[in-house]
Amino acid sequence: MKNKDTLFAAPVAQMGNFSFDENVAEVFPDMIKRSVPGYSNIISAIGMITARFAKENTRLYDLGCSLGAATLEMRRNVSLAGCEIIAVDNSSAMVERCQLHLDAYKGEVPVKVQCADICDIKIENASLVVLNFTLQFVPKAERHALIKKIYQGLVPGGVLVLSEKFHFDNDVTHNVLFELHHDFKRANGYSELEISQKRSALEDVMVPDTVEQNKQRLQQAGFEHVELWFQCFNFGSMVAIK
Ligand SMILES: C[S@@+](CC[C@H](N)C(=O)[O-])C[C@H]1O[C@@H](n2cnc3c(N)ncnc32)[C@H](O)[C@@H]1O
Ligand SMILES: O=C(O)C(=O)C[C@]1(C(=O)O)C=C[C@@H](O)C=C1
Repeated sequence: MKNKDTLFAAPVAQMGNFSFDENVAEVFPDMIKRSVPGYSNIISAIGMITARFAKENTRLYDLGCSLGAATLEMRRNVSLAGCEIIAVDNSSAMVERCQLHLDAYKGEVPVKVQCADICDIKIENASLVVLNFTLQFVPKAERHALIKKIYQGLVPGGVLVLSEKFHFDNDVTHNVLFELHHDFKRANGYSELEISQKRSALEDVMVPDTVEQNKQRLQQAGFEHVELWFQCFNFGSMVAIK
């Protein structure tokens, strides 16, 4: 198969931190599909949510866009006048390839791809903001300010889609759901070595919160209407409506 993820297949002598570099960008579509249960369902649903929530003369943001899977789905589902999609990622390897993917297909709505830290950008006049498995990589101390900025940048009735890996307070269910995720990876062809090496590479880089912590943060930022709309094992997606 073209661009199969084998990054952790051979023993790594000195495990560094996971980063979204050229090597990861090259295999990313295969990696995320085989690693995140429900990923394709969530991408399709982002299209449906876009069709329902996008408003004329507003912006739609995809924060931590990687190769633009969500961006493309958003663009396929909006043709309203005056809409603009802003796709942001701080990995230049991702942003360069995202631009190529977007150029390969035609769309009615313009897309601006930006290489920037999502904690530093302005969010304005947004009817939809997508954080699809991105917040978990933002330092914990910066998450509240980012969610607050998104809330303030949304128009009334605007929506944030927040997909994350979750941690659970109950040790028993936490362990079961984590093991089921590993079963999912095994079923998708990852070896024990690949699973354990990737887990240590991600340890200090990706720090999941519980569903409740995410809900509380959204509510503290001002969102009144917050719901988990999808969950598969320890991965899920929420909507927060202004
Ligand atoms: C798991 S991937 C997101 C997948 C993508 N949203 C999708 O649906 O295919 C996380 C992405 O977030 C980006 N990222 C992490 N922290 C970021 C930050 N502070 N600013 C911008 N991008 C960030 C990474 O470079 C990476 O491409
Ligand atoms: O938790 C894991 O084992 C993962 O591989 C998850 C995850 C993610 O949720 O973003 C981590 C890094 C890659 O971007 C793809 C998937």
